[in-house]
Amino acid sequence: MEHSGNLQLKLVDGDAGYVLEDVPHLTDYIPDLPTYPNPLRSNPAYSVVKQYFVDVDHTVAQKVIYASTSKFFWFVFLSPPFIVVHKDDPRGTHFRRAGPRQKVYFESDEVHACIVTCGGLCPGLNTVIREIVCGLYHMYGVNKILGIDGGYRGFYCKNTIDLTPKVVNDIHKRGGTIIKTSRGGHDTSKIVDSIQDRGINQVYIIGGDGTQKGAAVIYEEIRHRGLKVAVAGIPKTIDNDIPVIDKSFGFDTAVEEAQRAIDAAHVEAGSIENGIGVVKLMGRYSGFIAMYATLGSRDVDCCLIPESPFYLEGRGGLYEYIEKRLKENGHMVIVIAEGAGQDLLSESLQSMNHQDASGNKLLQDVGLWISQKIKHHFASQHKMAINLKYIDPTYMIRAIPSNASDNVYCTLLAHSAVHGAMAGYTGFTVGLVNGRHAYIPFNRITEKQKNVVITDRMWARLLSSTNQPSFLSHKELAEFKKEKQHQHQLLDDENCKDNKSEPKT
Ligand SMILES: Nc1ncnc2c1ncn2[C@@H]1O[C@H](COP(=O)(O)OP(=O)(O)O)[C@@H](O)[C@H]1O
Ligand SMILES: O=P(O)(O)OC[C@H]1O[C@](O)(COP(=O)(O)O)[C@@H](O)[C@@H]1O
Ligand SMILES: [Mg+2]
Repeated sequence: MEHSGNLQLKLVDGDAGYVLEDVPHLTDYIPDLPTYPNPLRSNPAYSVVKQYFVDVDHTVAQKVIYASTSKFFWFVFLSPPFIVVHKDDPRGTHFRRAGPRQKVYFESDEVHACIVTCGGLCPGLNTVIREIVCGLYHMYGVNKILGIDGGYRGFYCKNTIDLTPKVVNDIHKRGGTIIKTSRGGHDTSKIVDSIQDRGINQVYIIGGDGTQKGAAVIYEEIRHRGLKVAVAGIPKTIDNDIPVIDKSFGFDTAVEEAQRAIDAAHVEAGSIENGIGVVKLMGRYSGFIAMYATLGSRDVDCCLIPESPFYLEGRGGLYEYIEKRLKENGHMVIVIAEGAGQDLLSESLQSMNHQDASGNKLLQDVGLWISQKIKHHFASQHKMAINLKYIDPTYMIRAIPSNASDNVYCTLLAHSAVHGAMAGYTGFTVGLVNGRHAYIPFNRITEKQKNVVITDRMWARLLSSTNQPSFLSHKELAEFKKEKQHQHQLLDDENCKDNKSEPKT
């Protein structure tokens, strides 16, 4: 086993291609820290669990290996624990397995934790907050937990909120975040000054790619100052565009809630002659919500996402398909992700290039734009009178509480973060990898973005369920596949592309 010298990347190489992309530990820069037995050892709820504590050498494989020999095939697919392997197993990239350790690096009454939420809303934020508080309190006896009010800037310009199990008791039933959120306002030194001045030694940071980039620089500054402070990230994105992890919390809830908008569009469209229902769903750069909501509904005739370019006019274009569908069926439903067709919009509208406080590009409203284009096309062509209704449920979807399965997922993420920080790990984010919870270095989840791959089976399923045109010629498809193969070789990552966004403050 060899450790890489790079501080950013803590790589451990094993035999035959095994690589552990490890996360930092407080002892990397503060040697000789005392350890304590994990209080869970004497917790009646957990003490009976066989193998409750995670072995220090357990890691989670990033990829399931597909093998062709039948013996190996059955071994892989019929024994799920295979995904959790020992460090001597020679199978590609691995992450440290999440969970409680026998030894912890904090005494219960020594811990002073804080929680912050940043970026846009997502169902499940309150559940994660609740479960960090309850996990710390009930599993580790911690009772000093602060909520940072209003995102990163709350560290240095707002009062804090005391969080106890009583305060957070029923917050999982509410949407939003009880400690509020914001965009922009990341000032690393002011944030770390505040952490130091308040005597905080565990920082739980819930947010998307921007937030996790912010968490990475906070960790670096804390390390630079030599502080015994664990920094743990919990990735949040309703768009499901964070790489490495199987799925982000709130995504299932969003897909489920999107059905209500699609149902309404279908009812409206189906109740009038040549009715068209257009629904805009979230997805700045990734069309996962639109794709899954379409597959879940079966009432959608066309799904447009950022990853799949489309065109309006001429043979094989959207207008032709709409006309065909209305003639066949009398009505239709179109789902469009907010980032779809932005190239067409900037061609026809003056490009605005505005940004939000975090530096994210503000997109123009593609739903409104496409609705107007369709209306105008059919009116000007005198082809047929259409009745189009446009629904934008974005904030209604984001603001709801998480559903039951997301609640369970949020709980496990929160508890993984708590176990990791108590065990002295820092500079990590938690996530489900191949169905197992793992600790992932920040850079792994911020450097790329997860996208729908339109040459994969899932998009093919969608095309076959809607029967919409692919909007691609055979030549373009072949080029897409070639490009995909090239990326695959370069990145060794199924459906990610480089995250080119610049640092934002
Ligand atoms: N590169 C970065 N470095 C430091 N902080 C960042 C960076 N990008 C974004 N942030 C901060 O993270 C927070 C949330 O970012 P934002 O992009 O709005 O949402 P999300 O985390 O959901 O992507 C903001 O306070 C923003 O200032
Ligand atoms: O109006 P707001 O609050 O800026 O949020 C809009 C954006 O938030 C999102 O829902 C999620 O964005 P983040 O993950 O960056 O917070 C996007 O899909 C959407 O474009
Ligand atoms: Mg973001």
